[in-house]
Formats: sequence, C-alpha cells, structure tokens
Amino acid sequence: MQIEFWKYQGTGNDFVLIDNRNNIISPDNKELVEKLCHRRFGIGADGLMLLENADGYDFRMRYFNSDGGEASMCGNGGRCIVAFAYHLGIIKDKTVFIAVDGEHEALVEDKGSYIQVSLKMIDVSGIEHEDQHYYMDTGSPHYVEFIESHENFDTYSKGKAIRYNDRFAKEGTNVNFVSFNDSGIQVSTYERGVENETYSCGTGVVASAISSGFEKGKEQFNIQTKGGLLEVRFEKIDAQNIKNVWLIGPATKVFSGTINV
Ligand SMILES: N[C@H](CCC[C@H](N)C(=O)O)C(=O)O
Repeated sequence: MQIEFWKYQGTGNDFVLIDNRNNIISPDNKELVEKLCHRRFGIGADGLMLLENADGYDFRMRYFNSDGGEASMCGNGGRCIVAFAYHLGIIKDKTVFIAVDGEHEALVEDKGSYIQVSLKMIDVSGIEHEDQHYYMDTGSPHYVEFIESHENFDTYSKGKAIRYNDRFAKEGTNVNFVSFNDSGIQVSTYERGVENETYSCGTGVVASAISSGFEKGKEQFNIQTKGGLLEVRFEKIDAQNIKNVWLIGPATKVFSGTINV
C-alpha cells in the first residue's frame, strides 16, 4: 500500500502527519505507526498524527507516540496539525478542533517559512507540589523538577530514572527539568512513549511554565528548549486552578512524500 505523508516539526519535536479523512489508516495498526516513526526503517519522528473528520469541528486530531501507542495530548503536535490543516486549505486564520483531551481553539499566522500557531490548551487542576517537584496533567502527565543549570545535565538518564521509578513505571510520565535564565526559563524533557529526550515537549513546557509561575508569581514565560523558543501564557485562578492556557510557537513543514508499506 502506498501512503501519502507530510513531515512537520514544532521546535524540533517532529511528526509524521497523514490526511486520514478517508480513513485509509486504521488507528489500531500499532506496527504501522511504529514503522513509519522509525528513524532507520521508516520516515522517522517522535510521533504520528491522523487528521480526521469530526462533526461540529474543523477536524479531529489523533496522536500516536513513536512506540505506536495512541497517546494523550501533544502540544507541539497540536500546533503542527493546525499548520497542516492550514496548508491543506481546511482552515484559514483560526480553528476549533477536537483531540483526545477535548476541544482546542487555535490561531494561525503565516510567516512564510513557518506558521506561528497559538494553541489553547486545557484548563489545569489537581496540581501536586512536593519537595522540589510539581506534577500535573496539561493534556499529558508531567513531572517537573527545578535544577540549577542545564550545563552538562543528563536529561535522558535523570528523566528515565523518574519515568521508571516505582510510582510511574506502570502508567509512565513525562519528566521536565527547568532552570531559570535571563529571558525566562530553559526546559529539557524526557518523553514517555518516545522513551528518550525530545528537542521540546509542548505539554511539558506548559507544565514547566505553570510550575515556574508558582515560584516566580508570573503568568507568562519565554521558554528556551533544545529545538527553539516557545511562549506560554496562562491565568492562575488559585493554587489548584489554571485557566486560559496558551502555547505559542512555530510549526514548520519539512517535506512531504509517499511511502510503500
Ligand atoms: N509523549 C507524550 C505525548 C506527547 C507530548 C509532547 N510531544 C507534546 O508536545 O506535548 C505522552 O505520551 O504523554
């Protein structure tokens, strides 16, 4: 079977996208998703998204980690699928779509070489704060730890140890390490389901910004990631309720093609 695909990246978090409005790909085909994401035997990506039809919405986003499993919400993936929908001509400068964690609004600015996407994320509650870590669900589960500096910091080993500890081994969690810099914060992330450090993690920088907001009393952060700059804005209602959460940053089409599977 020949499959047409598009490759996008959002601050280095990279994805295979497929226009699945004709339901050519079964979302249960874990082996196919894993193969398409494989960095040697496939196209190579941190994750894969199917763009599908959905009554009452411009489209449905279905997200899969590179291990082939259908996953929780992907913030960078959400930004990239909005850019994909714009390039397909499905939307213009704004959209409302449905994803695994519910409805998302997004705004689109075409910058030529990339698309600037502002993505509204879900409200956040049930925030855990103990010792020097926070834990919350921003569409995906995130453990956030503050560190002095990212210089020579081993995100992979430190992140993997937390992700596979007694508490998280079964369900998994994403793990973010946050340091403060002159322009805001720097974040590195070990991602569940990729089982590696990714160049950035959208739901992760949201969790990191909210955690930093508790520490610094701010509601907007510029975030340096390995893959580039992101911005997060939110409103802190109280210690357990964060609303009006926006993840803002570039989404870029890298290439498109067809693959025989
Ligand atoms: N791997 C994550 C989902 C993707 C999160 C990340 N790519 C993002 O941009 O939010 C998980 O299984 O929880």
